[in-house]
Amino acid sequence: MASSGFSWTLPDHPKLPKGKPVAVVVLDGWGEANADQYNCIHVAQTPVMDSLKNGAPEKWRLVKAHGTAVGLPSDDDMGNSEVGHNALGAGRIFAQGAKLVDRALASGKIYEGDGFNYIKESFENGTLHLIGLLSDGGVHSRLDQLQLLLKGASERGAKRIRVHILTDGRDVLDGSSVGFVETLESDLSQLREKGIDAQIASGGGRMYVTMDRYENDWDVVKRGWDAQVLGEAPHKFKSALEAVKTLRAEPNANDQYLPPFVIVDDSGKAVGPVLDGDAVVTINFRADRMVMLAKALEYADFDKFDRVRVPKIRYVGMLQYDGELKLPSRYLVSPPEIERTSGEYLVKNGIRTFACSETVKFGHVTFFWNGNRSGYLDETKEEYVEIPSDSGITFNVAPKMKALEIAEKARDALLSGKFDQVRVNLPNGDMVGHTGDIEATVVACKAADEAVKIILDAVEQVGGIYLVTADHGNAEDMVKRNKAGKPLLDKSGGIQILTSHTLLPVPVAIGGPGLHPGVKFRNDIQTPGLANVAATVMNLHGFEAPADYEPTLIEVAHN
Ligand SMILES: O=C(O)[C@@H](CO)OP(=O)(O)O
Ligand SMILES: [Mn+2]
Ligand SMILES: [Mn+2]
Repeated sequence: MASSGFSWTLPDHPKLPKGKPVAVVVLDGWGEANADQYNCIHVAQTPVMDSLKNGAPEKWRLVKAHGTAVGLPSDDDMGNSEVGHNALGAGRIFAQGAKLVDRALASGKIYEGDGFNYIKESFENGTLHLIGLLSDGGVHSRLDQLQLLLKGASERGAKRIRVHILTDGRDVLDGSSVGFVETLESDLSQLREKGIDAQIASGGGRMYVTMDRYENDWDVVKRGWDAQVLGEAPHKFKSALEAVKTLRAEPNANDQYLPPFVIVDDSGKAVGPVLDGDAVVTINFRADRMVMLAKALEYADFDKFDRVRVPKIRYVGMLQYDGELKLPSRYLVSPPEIERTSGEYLVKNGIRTFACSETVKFGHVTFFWNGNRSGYLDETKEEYVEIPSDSGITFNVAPKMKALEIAEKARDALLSGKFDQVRVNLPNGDMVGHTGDIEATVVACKAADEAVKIILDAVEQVGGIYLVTADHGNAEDMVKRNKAGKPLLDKSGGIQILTSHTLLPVPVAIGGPGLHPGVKFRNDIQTPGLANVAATVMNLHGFEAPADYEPTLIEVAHN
């Protein structure tokens, strides 16, 4: 890039000063919806967020957080943390994993790359294992991509295929696992008619089996390893359909938390453990909840749990999940190249940065923020603090989570005078929203609002600036609706609880004593999205954003 005159130096903003501490607060899963009883943010006491909205209309606005505005394939795609924080941090819209996989499948390029050629070497004598989330949620994976990959691999020589499913109920309705398993079973039976030995081999609910993140609870990954690789699980069934139906009949059963199971043959033997010479594909395109399994599958040195048996396999990820660790080393589709993030520019321009969340969201304000890159950008200028999350519980049991602790860390970081940017993620609206527990989600939203207050009070004390936003919606709408917006009922007449994210916009609010009095939101940007926030934050630090960043949301009136 040197030859094109590239420079990391950001130009000074013509009007905005440097040296004001900036607090960047991301409320996870906090969208804007009409006020009704299923809008937990509306039901909850949220005086601080209310005052930002009602107190200064020229400093509060909505931005898009879903669909093409964050690099997803279509505007029917709900937002999510990965694409949301990528956009917030990178300031540009990158075609994201879901879209890149769609393209590679549609063009057939996925079958021409090094990754596919590598696993193909196992097709003659080994089994092809596909492990991942089974739903059409489009947040971590998509059923149609799995279907295309099954078809494509079998047409290209895979003779024996085993699918290890993780049931969802988080990005899709609880109970929908049964239908997804039926669809997959029917696809696999069609492959069997063509002479391919294809079966579901194991399964479990995504939050209890395999899909932990940021090393919150390695037991989750171990449960998956035992079922998928070793072929061992407490529950054994003859078919996956029987498995999900039986396990769902247990009291309080829930797709997200189904226990691990393996499918066995007539003699009681697991039909699909992973053996030497096999190929394994983790089919999720999203990184955070696949990194831990990728480590277990790829690393020779590994001490997080006893793997018991480590088969010699050819392993590829749907994507490479961690650009810094180069993990996994082989993959089917190249990930988006999210470079020159705002974090990198700002540290290179002297901005000392503090980032904090609790474990379940820690990587959101570090790893995702920095373009799916783990570790520090510049250790001398940054401090990242992770507050341990509760593990082994569903967050409706403790809906306040660690919001207070996160806010206190942010407050202390601001008051210390050691940082120019203090960035946090407050997880409550999202993590509790995903449980589908409306009452608990109301408590969660109140707790997040109280945390915002602590941070804004500290901003006030140090004469700083705040920017409060969210990565996508969740807690603002907890019911599945028809096209006209009316709540849908289930067979027994109850409402259908929406555990997923939404397609709704999210707020951006700015303020604080350090904010130049002439600053207000522009109204010449028609449909801004999360990617417009990075340039805005750079301005608040007194810099102009790079020319290829999405435009800033603010302007400075003459006065
Ligand atoms: O929990 C997760 O993995 C997703 C939902 O699938 O939520 P978020 O994008 O907010 O992390
Ligand atoms: Mn999120
Ligand atoms: Mn979420």
